[in-house]
Amino acid sequence: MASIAAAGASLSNSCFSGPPGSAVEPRLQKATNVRLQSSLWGQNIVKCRRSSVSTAKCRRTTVAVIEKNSPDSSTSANGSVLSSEGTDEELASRIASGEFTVAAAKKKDKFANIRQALANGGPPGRFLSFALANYERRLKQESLKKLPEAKGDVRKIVGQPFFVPLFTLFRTYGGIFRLSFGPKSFVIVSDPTITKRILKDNAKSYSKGILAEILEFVMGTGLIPADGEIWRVRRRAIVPSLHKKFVTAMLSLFGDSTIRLCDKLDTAASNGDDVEMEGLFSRLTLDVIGKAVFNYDFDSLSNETGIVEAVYVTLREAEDRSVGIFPYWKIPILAAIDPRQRRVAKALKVVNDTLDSLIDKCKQIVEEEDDEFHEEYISERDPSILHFLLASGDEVTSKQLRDDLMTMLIAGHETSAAVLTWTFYLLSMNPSVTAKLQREVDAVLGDRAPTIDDMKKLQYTTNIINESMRLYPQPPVLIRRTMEDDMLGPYLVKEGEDLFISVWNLHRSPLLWENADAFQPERWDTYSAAEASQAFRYIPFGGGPRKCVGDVFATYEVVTALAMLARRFNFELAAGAPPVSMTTGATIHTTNGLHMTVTHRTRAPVIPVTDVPSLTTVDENGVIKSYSASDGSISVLGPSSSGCPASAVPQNFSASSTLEQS
Ligand code: HEM
Repeated sequence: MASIAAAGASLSNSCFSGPPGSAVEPRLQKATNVRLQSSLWGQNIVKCRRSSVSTAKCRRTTVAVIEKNSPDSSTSANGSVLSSEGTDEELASRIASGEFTVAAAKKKDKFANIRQALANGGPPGRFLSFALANYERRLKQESLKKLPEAKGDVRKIVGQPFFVPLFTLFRTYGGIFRLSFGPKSFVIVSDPTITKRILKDNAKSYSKGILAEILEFVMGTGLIPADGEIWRVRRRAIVPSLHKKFVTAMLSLFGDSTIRLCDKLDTAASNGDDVEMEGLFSRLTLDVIGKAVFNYDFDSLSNETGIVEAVYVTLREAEDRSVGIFPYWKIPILAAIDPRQRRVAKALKVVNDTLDSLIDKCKQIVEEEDDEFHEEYISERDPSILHFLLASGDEVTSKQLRDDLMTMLIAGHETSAAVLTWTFYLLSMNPSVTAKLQREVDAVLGDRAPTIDDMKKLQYTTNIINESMRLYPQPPVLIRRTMEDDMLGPYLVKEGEDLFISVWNLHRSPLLWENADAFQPERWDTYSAAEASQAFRYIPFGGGPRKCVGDVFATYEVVTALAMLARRFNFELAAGAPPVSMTTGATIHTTNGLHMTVTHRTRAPVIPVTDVPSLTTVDENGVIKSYSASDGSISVLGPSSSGCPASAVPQNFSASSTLEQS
């Protein structure tokens, strides 16, 4: 109890601040000092509320603005998709009208007039005024312990990605507040210090709560939903399987799978067909995770039926249940009569049967082989996680093993696909970032697939992925339930409360990030992702004991795909395609897909007809001369380094377009 109180006391001074150099991006510290000092809990809430109205208005940017935006402009660059236009404005005005109430704020100056009157009434009056002020102070301390509370109409949150209005409410109510819909309420956390307490320092007091209930039908007691002893035992068994040698071996899988995608894009580019990249990324990462986890080739880039279809039906259902308001699946009669539920049950059976047979087959192989098991064991014939687990002598039931495989299939599939999708979207809005990426990839890789040594060299490519996961975290919220009372900041949060940690809010908080909404991969040149993760202001893979087990695997996977695709193709948003907007699932999806035009980078550069080319020549003495066709002037640029005489190069061929041709 004492330690909880002490933690609460230290947290109450911090809110967004924290010690210098911890939670706040170093160069931000000075700029945000004033704001950071004013804690967002308690009495400052009123201030925040006022400012948030204008903030919300200023922030009216949507993904639908893509078409209006010029590439690389600061509003578009960021792919700033805080909300859909009308909704944000409406929410802001509802906040302004006081529909969302804060008990603490309301009580604030209840006695001010009486106190003033008493103070004018001579010494006895002044004494009474002093006593009243003390009473008021006590009241305020009491009210500080009560979480700021936002009450809302659930219909306002339905129909748009739910994490979007949470951002506006965060700017109003601060790093922790309660959001109530009728009898149901959630605690919303957007503060790094409180996040650290929940995910790391006091992780044992939190379970996966509703997430476990929702995912039970597909993941059973797999690692993501599991809690307590089951989680401890399974985590201890699974983490060693993703050892360094395994991840290194996976690089060739990432490369081979990306080549298959390249082949598909080659055809589209040659035919001039647009492609829907979100669907293709989903298939790429399904193929990768199937091979990596249980050595199964879905070959989903060319195969759409059977097991692949069953996997997608199951995944969609898991996503729909994650965001559904009404738990329709709990009604037994529906499972029997609802065609959709019957389809899901049938698909789940196909997937489960496939996994069971893969487990049986692998068991047989492991029994027959006499490889010696060691820490970095990897079977050349089958380097999968399943093979490692069985060879390790992991004493586990087939059902638990299936739950774990299914969990990894889902955890490692849509997440990586979503990261690639939003990365390509952001790049399409930022041609200068794309050009820099292509320069790095050309220099480091050329036309080969990356090796483990290349991973360190692909620094800018990795920065792009880090920045993409900051702006579009997958998933955008983490779900927890308190298993016992806990102090979060100055607030007592009771056992059984459902909490949403908004990764979206943490990653886009203007109090924590300079140009929070801007897509700036360069920010990671000087500030490492590891450092930011330690401060719990950047948690794309979660944090604490339940941090993602596949973080390195996934980073290498998406870096490989990005590097190889950017080397070979140019991508642009397809003309006339629907605007890109967000939809919530377990990860952030696009509403209508990411339609892109793909062209080979090796195509001849297009010379604009309006631009009259100049000509550069090297004469017989090796002197370079430039002739301007527009004004006829000639300038001598210096001796040729090659000494190659009498060549002519149109000036429009810049260094980069020369590279394109090579
Ligand atoms: C870019 C891709 C990925 C992202 C963004 C991501 C993100 C996350 C996050 C945020 C968590 C923490 C969830 C929480 O605390 O509630 C998590 C957990 C997990 N992830 Fe990933 N993940 C990715 C790829 C993968 C891959 C490839 C695998 C498997 C090879 C994987 C397996 C898992 C598992 C098993 C857990 C649960 C760990 C536990 O509870 O002990 N993830 N992931």
